[in-house]
Amino acid sequence: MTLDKDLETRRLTDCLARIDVNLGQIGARLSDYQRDIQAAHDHMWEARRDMDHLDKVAMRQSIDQMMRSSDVLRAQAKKLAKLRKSPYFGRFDFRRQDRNETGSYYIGIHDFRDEDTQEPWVYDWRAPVSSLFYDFETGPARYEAPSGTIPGDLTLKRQFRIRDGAMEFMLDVSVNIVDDVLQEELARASDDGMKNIVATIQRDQNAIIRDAEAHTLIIQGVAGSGKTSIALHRIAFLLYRFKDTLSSADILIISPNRVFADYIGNVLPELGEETVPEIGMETLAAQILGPKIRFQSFFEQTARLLDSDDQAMKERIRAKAAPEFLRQIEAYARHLEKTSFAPEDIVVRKRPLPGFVFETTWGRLGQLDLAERIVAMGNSVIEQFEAQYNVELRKEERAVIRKAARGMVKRTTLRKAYREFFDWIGRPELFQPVGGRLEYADVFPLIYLRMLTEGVENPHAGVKHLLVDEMQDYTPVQYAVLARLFKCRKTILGDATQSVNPYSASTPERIEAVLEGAWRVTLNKSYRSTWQIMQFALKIAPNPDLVAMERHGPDPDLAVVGTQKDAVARIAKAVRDFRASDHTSLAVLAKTQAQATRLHGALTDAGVDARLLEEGSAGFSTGVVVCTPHLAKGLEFDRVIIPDASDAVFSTEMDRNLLYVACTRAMHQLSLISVGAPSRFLEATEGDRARNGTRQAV
Ligand SMILES: Nc1ncnc2c1ncn2[C@@H]1O[C@H](COP(=O)(O)OP(=O)(O)OP(=O)(O)O)[C@@H](O)[C@H]1O
Repeated sequence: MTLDKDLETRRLTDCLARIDVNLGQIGARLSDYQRDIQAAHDHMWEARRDMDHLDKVAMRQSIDQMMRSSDVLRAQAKKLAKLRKSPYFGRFDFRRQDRNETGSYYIGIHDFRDEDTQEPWVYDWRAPVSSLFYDFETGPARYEAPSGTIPGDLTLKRQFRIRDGAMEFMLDVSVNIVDDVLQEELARASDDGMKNIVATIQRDQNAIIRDAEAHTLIIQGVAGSGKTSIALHRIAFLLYRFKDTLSSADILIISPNRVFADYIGNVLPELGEETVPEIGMETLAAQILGPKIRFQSFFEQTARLLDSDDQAMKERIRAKAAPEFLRQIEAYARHLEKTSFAPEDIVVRKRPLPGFVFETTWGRLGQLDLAERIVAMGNSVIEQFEAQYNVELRKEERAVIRKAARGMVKRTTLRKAYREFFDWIGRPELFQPVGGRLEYADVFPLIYLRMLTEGVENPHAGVKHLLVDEMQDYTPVQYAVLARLFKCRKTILGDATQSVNPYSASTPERIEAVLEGAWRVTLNKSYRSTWQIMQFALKIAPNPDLVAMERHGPDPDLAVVGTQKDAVARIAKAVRDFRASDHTSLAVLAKTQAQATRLHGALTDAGVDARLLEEGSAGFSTGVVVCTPHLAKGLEFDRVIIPDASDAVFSTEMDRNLLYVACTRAMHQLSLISVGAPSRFLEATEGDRARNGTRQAV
């Protein structure tokens, strides 16, 4: 091993030297370009009077070309500079069956091929051959190359950590990706955003990342199983694999809020790709409906559910999230289609024009938007009339037909049609706008009805891959809308047990029923939290399929206190402990936004510096934050404190979900405070704590 270490250290030094040489060459070429561009500008300026138009155009084109080439070089230099810090993280030796030689492959975030010798020093982790590193232990192995399957033998697998050009460790691994490295990665304190996992991608995760076959992939994964990480690595993989036809701008992420979007925003740049456009469901709805239709947000809907025990509202939400509701809208659209058209016989130039001509033409044009359809029907009937009677109609006669065509279509406003839909299904009580604003649960049904009856302008027609995170929070109607708007490939991910609104939650099966032909995969291994935190969370929401990572840490602790003031004092102390630790993020997760805001005020009064995250917050940050499980969903923190886990706060099934989401945000440490008797969902955890002595009454 010492010999190997010397060899590897030497190779690293050589690799860095080659990178430096290449960087130097790029620098020199860039200076040449700069000089030439400057010279061309000077020439244009000095000789402008002697140059004709064509000379000037040619000169401009040559300058533009040089500028484009400089940009490419600058991007290359940026990649190399990054690679210089950590050129690779793994190596494997592979002997192809069809060749009698063993090749050593080093893999890193990017390819690095020496400009002069064309020697491949580093292979991109997304290259076909690199999948050997993730998929096989030493022994027989194979990978899929563009030319077909390449079988052979993997004779060595090695893991490195190189930081700032220095090798921190190297480790030979015979079993999959070494557990020690993964353990160490997971034990690290959180970063100021989501991190890339290229060095430790697991085999089942790799299969999802590299899948290029599925048109629509639904990933159901338990809390902390790496769904979001995998989805982003999958995007990076697809951008590499289809680099000639797919660019970052062709991808769209539907994300739950800005904080989450900001949190995941640095993964793709870290992987050397541009960030991908992102949008929330509400923005998408507003783009389609326009400014005149105002509506409540999903966040407001959830807040109302938590603040009041309005059974009628729950029923309205539940009914609109049922798969039958989707069918009912479709049936209603068909009904409108049938009843909204009343054909009539008319006479033009003393000749009969029967209603059935309008009717059959109308039926044939069903794929057009309403307005286009009426115009197209008029035009088509005119053509048919002229052909039938072999005449050419005058302008006024054509106008008569067009007017008649318009009159046959019974128009109604979308809003009125939507309201009448509830009468039609015999449930008028389900439509309850508040103060001129639609309830959130009505927004996508309304859009869907519009799509079916009038058609909508697609604001994202160019998207080639759609990524939907937190899939459980969207209803079948929302998926039906997405399916019509985005005919492109899709990656859809989430966890049915992490819904923040169980009345409108969707299971993967329900989603699959709407997105026909989708492939479904399941991830059951959870990586984020320590074994102790995961076991604790599982007692709140049992899941026999979940496999927790064997990474150990302190038991979660529950302190029962008498008053809110005691709770604030405990949090203040926990914040002090946190600040003295190596950890970088702590979240205090109150159940509702109102509670979070109050608590934030109380903490500020107690001299605790914390940031309050709200619906409109723009970004993620480390340090101490106060927010709700709803906003924290998808995020993670070194430490989590639940400021009031009493039964007075967490008692319904919806609360159970929120408590589970809150606990599973913690990577290393979880503390709960209960003002009064603890939540019924913590009863199952009581026995353990009594045994370990971690429950404290204060
Ligand atoms: N193969 C891996 N190597 C290293 N870290 C990993 C791996 N897989 C997952 N993780 C880590 O596990 C944590 C959870 O990942 P991620 O947030 O992607 O999971 P998730 O399934 O989207 O979680 P949730 O649904 O609970 O929000 C992250 O810190 C991520 O870096």
